[in-house]
Amino acid sequence: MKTLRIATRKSPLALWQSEHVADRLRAAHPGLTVTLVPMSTRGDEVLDRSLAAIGGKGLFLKELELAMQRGEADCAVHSLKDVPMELDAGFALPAVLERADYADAFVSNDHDGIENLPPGARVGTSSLRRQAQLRALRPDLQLLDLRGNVNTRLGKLDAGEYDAIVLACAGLQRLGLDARIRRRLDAPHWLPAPAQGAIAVECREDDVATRELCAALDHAATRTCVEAERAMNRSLHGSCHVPVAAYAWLDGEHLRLDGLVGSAGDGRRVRAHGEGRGDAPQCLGIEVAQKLLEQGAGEFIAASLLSGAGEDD
Ligand SMILES: NCc1[nH]cc(CCC(=O)O)c1CC(=O)O
Repeated sequence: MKTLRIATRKSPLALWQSEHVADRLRAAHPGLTVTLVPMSTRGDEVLDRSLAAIGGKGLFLKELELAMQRGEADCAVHSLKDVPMELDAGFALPAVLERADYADAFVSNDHDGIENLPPGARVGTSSLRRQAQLRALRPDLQLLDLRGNVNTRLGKLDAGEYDAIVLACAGLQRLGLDARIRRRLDAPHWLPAPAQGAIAVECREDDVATRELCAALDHAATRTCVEAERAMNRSLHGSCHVPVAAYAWLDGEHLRLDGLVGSAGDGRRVRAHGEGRGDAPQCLGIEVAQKLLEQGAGEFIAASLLSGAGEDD
């Protein structure tokens, strides 16, 4: 193969991530031509309704997958945290790139941390996971929906619609907006979405040539960690519509995983931790999920699925 075509969404973050993968592929395979195929997805176009109402986050992937099936693109680049726990049949993730900053960011023009917000302050985030953790720390806050791409969200903050918002550090850093990070919300006190900060490449399962080219970008330690986080989320029936957080890290061969399930409504939450060998990340994920369920996580998951709220993690 002489040319590899990457299907990509058109948001600035998606384009940055696709350009980054393209550069890495060119470096790994001298002589390979890599091009981008920018596409609109229904998830990007429908901004006025909740994602859950129109079919969930999978919508961002669907159009890119159809392009691969039609032979218009060879692979697609995603933020792994936006990729459904069960990949669509016939597709594979041949590369998970080395994780960037996994943490969430507290962003505000007037305040430098959650604890310093005035009583009843307005905080924007549509993520149930972020809402649940905010509620737990500050039951008095007014939590308001906030959708759109990173620049749109910052624009609404700057326009005064919120006193603060929460975004992923990785997205801000990729767009050169590091200066907007007032505080990193760090583990173990605040947990990110499963696989936050990791970029994945998707292609057709039967496209061996593309799989081999992309595999050069795979980062084994990151894959181990995100497999534990995603296995935990999967066995909790997690999607982006439930308030589930997870962070795994490797210490040599030793894998550790922190998990959290919360209630966006009242800030109740359960936490669990597990440790195991790095060669069995999925077992560790399932074990931590089990511990969370034993502490009553099922109630929070059922409640959030019934409410149909939440999105955008
Ligand atoms: N939900 C949108 C999304 N998907 C991935 C990122 C950030 C980049 C990453 O986590 O790799 C973001 C923005 C955000 O949550 O602030």
